[in-house]
Amino acid sequence: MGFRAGVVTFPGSNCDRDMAVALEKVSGEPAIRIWHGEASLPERLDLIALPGGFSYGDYLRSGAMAAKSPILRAVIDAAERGVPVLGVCNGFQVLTEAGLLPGALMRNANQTFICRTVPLTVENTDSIFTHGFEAGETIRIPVAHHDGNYFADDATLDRLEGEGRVALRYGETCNGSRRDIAGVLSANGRVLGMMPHPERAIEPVSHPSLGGPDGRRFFENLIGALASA
Ligand SMILES: NC(=O)CC[C@H](N)C(=O)O
Repeated sequence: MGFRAGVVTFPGSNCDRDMAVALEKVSGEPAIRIWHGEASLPERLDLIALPGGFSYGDYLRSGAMAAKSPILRAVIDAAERGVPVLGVCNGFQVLTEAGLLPGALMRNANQTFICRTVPLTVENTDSIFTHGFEAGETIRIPVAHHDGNYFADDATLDRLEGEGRVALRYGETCNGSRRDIAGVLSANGRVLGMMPHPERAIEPVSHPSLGGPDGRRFFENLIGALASA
């Protein structure tokens, strides 16, 4: 049985197709598209991806309404059973709003939309998402968001760092995130929320906010870990 990834689309998602293309190019298997109004997930998913975009127009708070959508109940149940979940950008916001990851993504400190490729330090190399990178390695992945300013209180941040759950950190000043956190893992390491967009860096095009090889490496690592599990 081939690799089965599901990509959820909410009204206002705009990176769902890119996510599906990235998963398809790297895995060689079709991604399964899932509409937000569905109450259940397709069977036997190896990965659930919550893509970037502006779900429900970012009304109320980015990700807040998507976190209450019918499909999220099923995503939360699946995550609690250990099904891997990747949330990118708006998907990260949905994961925090849904309580699958701690903290919140607030308005960028400089009050502007930031759209550029940033250096990231890989902090954790033990997870299914990060195992193929070197600890402390710098990779380059694009960001594109206005609400990427990660906040959690000191006790939560200390716990996340102590448990190795800070997966990625910005390597330069970006959006005001506490401790420069760009990606956070769940306690079981099978849910990752990250603001940078690996699906925008799967081809070696040269553009300030698009392209590069490191997103492809990210998906190769992830799919490799899941396919061999
Ligand atoms: N690219 C995205 O997913 C953007 C997420 C969200 N709408 C924001 O701007 O913060």
